[in-house]
Amino acid sequence: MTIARSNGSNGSNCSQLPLISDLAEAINTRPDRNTHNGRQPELHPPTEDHMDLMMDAVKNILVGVGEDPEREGLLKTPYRVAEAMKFLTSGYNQSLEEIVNNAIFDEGHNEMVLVRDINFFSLCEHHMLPFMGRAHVAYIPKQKVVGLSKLARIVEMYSRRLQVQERLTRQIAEAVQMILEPHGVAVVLEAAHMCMVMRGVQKPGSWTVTSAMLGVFQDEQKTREEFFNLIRHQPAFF
Ligand SMILES: Nc1nc2c(ncn2[C@@H]2O[C@H](COP(=O)(O)OP(=O)(O)OP(=O)(O)O)[C@@H](O)[C@H]2O)c(=O)[nH]1
Ligand SMILES: [Zn+2]
Repeated sequence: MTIARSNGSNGSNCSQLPLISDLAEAINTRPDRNTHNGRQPELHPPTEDHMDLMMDAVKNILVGVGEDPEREGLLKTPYRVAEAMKFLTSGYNQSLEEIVNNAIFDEGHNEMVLVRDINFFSLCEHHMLPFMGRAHVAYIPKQKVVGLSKLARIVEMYSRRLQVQERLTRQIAEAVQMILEPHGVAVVLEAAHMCMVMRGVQKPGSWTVTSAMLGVFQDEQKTREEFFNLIRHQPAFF
């Protein structure tokens, strides 16, 4: 059993994983991805044209809320917001292959590996308002393990997109399944949605919990319970 808490450190780059590009391609082109007609969206950094479009949109919003986009305090706001949106959706410009970077090790380890309390920030696709919380990602290896930071990077890549929490949870689980082909994968996300807190139904303090269980975590209640026990309690040393 291995348990780690997220610290965002860099994983080293060791053994090669044959076919990882094929696997990444497969996950990136899954028909259930949030794409038009199941096709992969264009993955490229926003161009200057995109920046202009976003800045114009922000200016229009400022006018729409009754503000004067020409007043001094707001002059740079369209640029700042466009830059912020680029960052908050930067996961569209990453691929699984790039972030895993072949950091897959043949350790012969077959016990559960869990990285818990990976914080994440995402944007709900309905209101483009933040939802944030923490992710717990576990798998039971079939010999191969992945650099621990890569689990956090996978959470990061999929959360920096427009999302719904259920899809984000499933995409993380399927990515781990795809790169390692382990005995099973378990992912739990606990999040607060600003669209439910700051507006709409206005319920501060509400949390949404979603899970995705693959392989033995789905098939074996005992394995599932072990995972839930491990994420339930705060470790004594924190
Ligand atoms: N299932 C799911 N729903 C979400 C998520 N993020 C936001 N929503 C919901 O998306 C729904 C959109 O509902 P609509 O009735 O179309 O929009 P709305 O009038 O703004 O809804 P209210 O938020 O109830 O005011 C709301 O119920 C949100 O709570 C998510 O990650 N998963
Ligand atoms: Zn929302």
